[in-house]
Amino acid sequence: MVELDSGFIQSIEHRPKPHSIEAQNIPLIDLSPLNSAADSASLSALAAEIGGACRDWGFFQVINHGVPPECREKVESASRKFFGLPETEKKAVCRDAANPFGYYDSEHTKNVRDWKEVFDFAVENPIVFPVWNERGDLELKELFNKWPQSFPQLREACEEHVAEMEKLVFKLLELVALSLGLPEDRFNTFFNNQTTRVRLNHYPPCPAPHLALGLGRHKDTGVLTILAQDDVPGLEVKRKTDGEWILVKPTPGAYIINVGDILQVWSNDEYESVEHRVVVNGEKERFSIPYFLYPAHYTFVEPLHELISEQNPAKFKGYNWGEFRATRNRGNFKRLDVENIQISHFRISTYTSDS
Ligand SMILES: O=C(O)CCC(=O)C(=O)O
Ligand SMILES: [Fe+2]
Repeated sequence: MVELDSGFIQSIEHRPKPHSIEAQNIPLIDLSPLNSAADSASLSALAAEIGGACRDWGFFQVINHGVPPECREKVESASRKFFGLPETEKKAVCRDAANPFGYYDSEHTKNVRDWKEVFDFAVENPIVFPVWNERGDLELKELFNKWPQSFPQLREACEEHVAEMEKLVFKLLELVALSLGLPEDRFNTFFNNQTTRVRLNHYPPCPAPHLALGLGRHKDTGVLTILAQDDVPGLEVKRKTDGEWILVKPTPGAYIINVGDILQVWSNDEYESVEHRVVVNGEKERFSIPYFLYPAHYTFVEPLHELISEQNPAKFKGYNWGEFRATRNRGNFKRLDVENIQISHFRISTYTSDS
């Protein structure tokens, strides 16, 4: 990535604004009640706070989350070292059409190339997942992670990171379940044979930050995402109230949590998966590490039956998670002439009296 070729250039309406608006009010939630023997009143209050953040923003940050700072430093430093390796060593673990895991530097979001390089791995190894074969059909395959031989510390740091993220994400999921009036373990069975994935992102300094994006506008496809961003601002969230792009200012030690498409469908639109993107800058590189909580490939994603009624009918038809994600991967991998698959394609259209 030495010069800005035309594949990176965003159409005018999607280019970053010269001055980003900083969010003053993305909720910052203190999870310390989870680390002590909390009474049920403080857990309910915490669940209500998380529910409010999911409803109003689809995004929030957590502090006092119980993840040891050394663990975060270790994975962040391993990620920096990995992206600093010679091109040939990174390319040796390159992603390809048959396996979406490993290193990749030409991802497209909404058919425009992102100014970034990434390394992806799954938390279970191998995972079973559908992949497009040469005949154009989906075929179930075992997919293995690709770790760089020359840098074994990357795998070690990533595995320790995953163990911590897993503890945090299931605590959050219990609170989300409570906030929707469901039993705290309501979601647990979806994660036998989970296909959860972690990504290391590196956004190098960009020669034309006003024309390109580190990551184009998108919604996360999974259940919840936990993001570790470094101290260089870049993440922007589309504010629900007015559609403005708001910069999420880094809070030292915090993790950013966001609602994914699956949680939007499960909650029947109670919580919404919100668009976000990453702006780049001319001087500083930026690193981030999202953990995407995904269920088993065979999960049929549909509104939870407890949350639908005659007054509140299902707003989505169900879809198969593995097929949905495999279809999205195909669009990320190369430039296509069609729009990427979205949950809106599964929305049940309703007719109002004046339509
Ligand atoms: O780098 C970031 O801050 C956000 C990354 C992100 O949204 C993603 O990888 O889906
Ligand atoms: Fe994202």
